[in-house]
Amino acid sequence: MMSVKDLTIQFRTDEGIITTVNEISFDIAPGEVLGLVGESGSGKSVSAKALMRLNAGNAIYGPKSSIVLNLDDGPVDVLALRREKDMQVVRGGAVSMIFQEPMASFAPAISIGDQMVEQLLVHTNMSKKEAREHSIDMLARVGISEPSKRIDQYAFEFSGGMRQRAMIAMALSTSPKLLIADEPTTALDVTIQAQVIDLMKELVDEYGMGILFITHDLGVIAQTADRVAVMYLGNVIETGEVRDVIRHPSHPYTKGLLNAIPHLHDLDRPLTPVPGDIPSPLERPTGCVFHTRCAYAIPGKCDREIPSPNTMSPGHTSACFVAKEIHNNEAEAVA
Ligand SMILES: Nc1ncnc2c1ncn2[C@@H]1O[C@H](COP(=O)(O)OP(=O)(O)OP(=O)(O)O)[C@@H](O)[C@H]1O
Repeated sequence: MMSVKDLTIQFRTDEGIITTVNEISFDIAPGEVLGLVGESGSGKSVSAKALMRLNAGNAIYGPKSSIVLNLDDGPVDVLALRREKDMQVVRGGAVSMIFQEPMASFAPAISIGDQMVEQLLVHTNMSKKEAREHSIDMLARVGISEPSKRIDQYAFEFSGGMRQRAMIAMALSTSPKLLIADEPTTALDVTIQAQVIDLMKELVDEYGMGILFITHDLGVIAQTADRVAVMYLGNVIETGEVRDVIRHPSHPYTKGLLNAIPHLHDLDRPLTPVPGDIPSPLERPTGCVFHTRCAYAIPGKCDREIPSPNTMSPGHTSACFVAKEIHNNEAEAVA
C-alpha cells in the first residue's frame, strides 16, 4: 500500500548539507504494522514526515527517492506532489499521524468536536451534522464515555490517556489507509500504554489499515508490530519479522538495543546498553555507520567499506559484515 524506495533526506543547514536518511526502503501492506525503531536522532521522524511531506523547507530529497501510496483510484507519487491542495491526501486524508504529545494535534482554544468536524469537512463529503455524528461515534469507539458531552470540551479538560484516545479517534475518523504513530505511547503510564496499544491493534483488524509505528523501544515493537526496521544514523541496518529479529538479532546494534531491555523474569541479568552516543549527522562515520560503537568492528574493513544487506532468512536482512556469525550465535544461544 505504501512503498518507500531509496529514500534519502538531506537538510541544508548553516554548517552545510547534512544527510539524515540514507537510501532506506520499506513497504507497508494493508493491515500490517511496521515498527521503525532506533535511538533519538536516527532519522525515524524525518522519514515518517516525508510520507506526509511535512519536513521543513530546507529538506532535500535524493534524486532516486520514491514514495508511492497505492489508493483505490491509482498510485500517488508522494514526492511529486507540488500544490498544498494535492498534499491533503497525505495530510489527514489517506495518511494520518498521531504524535507522542496529543496537545500537538489539538488547538487549545477550539473544542475537540469542532476540530474533528473541521477535519472531516476538509477530507470527506460529509455534511456538518454527519461529521458531528461520526465524530461522536469515533470517540465512543476509542472508549471515551459520554462522547456526546465530551465532544464539546477542550483538550485541556481531558486526561492524558483520554487525549491520546481522542487524537486516535480524530486520526482514524477519515478512514486513512495508513496511520503513522510517532512514539504514541511514550508519554503514557504503563497501564494506559497497554490500553492504547490494544486499541490500535483492534483498529488495525477492524479497518485493515497499515500502521507505521515509530518508537525507540523494541519492547513496545515486540507487542505491536508484525515487521520491524531498525534504524541507525539514517540507515536501516536490520529488518525482518518482529519475532525473527527479536529471537535472532543479526546486527550488533539490534543486539545492543535488546540487551538494554530489562526482563521481568530475569531481573539479575545485567543490562548492557550500546556504549557511546549516536554521532552527529555532520560527522557521519565512513564505512559502516555503526563501526565507532561496535564491539565486532573489524579494523581496516568496517571503517572503510559499507556493508550491504545480508539475507538471514526470508525477509530478514542485516547490513553487517559479521551478520551470519551473530545470527548463528544467537540461534545457538536460543536453542
Ligand atoms: N529541518 C531540519 N534541519 C536540519 N536538521 C534536521 C531538521 N529536521 C530534522 N533534522 C535532523 O535530522 C536528524 C534526525 O532527526 P529525527 O527527528 O528524524 O530523529 P528521530 O530518530 O525521530 O529521533 P527522536 O526519537 O528524538 O524523534 C536529527 O539529527 C535532526 O537534528
